[in-house]
Amino acid sequence: MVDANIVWQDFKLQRQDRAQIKGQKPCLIWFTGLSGSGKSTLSNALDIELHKRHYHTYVLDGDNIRHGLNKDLSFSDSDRIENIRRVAEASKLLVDAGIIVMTAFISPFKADREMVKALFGEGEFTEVFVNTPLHICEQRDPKGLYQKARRGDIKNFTGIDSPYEPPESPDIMVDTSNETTEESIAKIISYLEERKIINPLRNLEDE
Ligand SMILES: Nc1ncnc2c1ncn2[C@@H]1O[C@H](COP(=O)(O)OS(=O)(=O)O)[C@@H](OP(=O)(O)O)[C@H]1O
Ligand SMILES: Nc1ncnc2c1ncn2[C@@H]1O[C@H](COP(=O)(O)OP(=O)(O)O)[C@@H](O)[C@H]1O
Repeated sequence: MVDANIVWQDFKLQRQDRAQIKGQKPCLIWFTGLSGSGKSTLSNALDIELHKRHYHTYVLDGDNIRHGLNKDLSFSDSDRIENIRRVAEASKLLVDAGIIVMTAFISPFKADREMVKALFGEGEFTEVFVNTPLHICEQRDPKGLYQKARRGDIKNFTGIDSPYEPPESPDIMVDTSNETTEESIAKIISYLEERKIINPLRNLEDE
């Protein structure tokens, strides 16, 4: 609850002014999925693809944000909720600054993802469900965390002893167990182009 004595301060320059100077539609592309599903790999690849097209982008990644802004948070349900709330607010600031933002958080709870979406306007929020099955994520186990969770060395591990609520109607669904990174990125790029979030001619215009 915001204190009644705190009054919102309006600034003359608006989001549209900043977006116009960059020639882009600022927005948030939200990746959600299990640990090891491919969120970081895909957000990194999409970041590079958009950068090549001269878009100003930024990625917020779960592991990295938990080293700084959210280093006080654990993996209890209530701390995960607070994690996503802060990331949503940080994303909103970056989108307001004119940037195309990508986020890579497990974000296991449907209600939190809906809360994030509600902070953004039409066409400003795209949910990408990285729907790689648990057994594949566990097989990959890039950081050895599933093994630790199975041994009981890590508690509340998503997919093992902490829930993941899959999105019911994500804007885009990818499964990195049966498509390449390039195929997943092509799917996301086509979606963004079809909805005119990015301009298909932009990279050509600059050549
Ligand atoms: N208990 C537990 N459960 C899940 N994940 C764990 C846990 N402990 C550490 N890690 C590592 O933290 C990364 C997930 O952080 P997130 O901020 O994305 O999680 S959440 O959205 O708050 O659920 C996650 O990174 P990714 O593998 O990139 O998803 C893990 O490397
Ligand atoms: N098609 C693919 N797309 C993305 N990642 C893949 C793919 N195939 C295999 N991988 C591997 O799966 C792992 C995904 O890890 P990561 O991107 O860190 O996932 P997350 O951020 O969801 O934890 C990486 O080791 C990556 O190399």
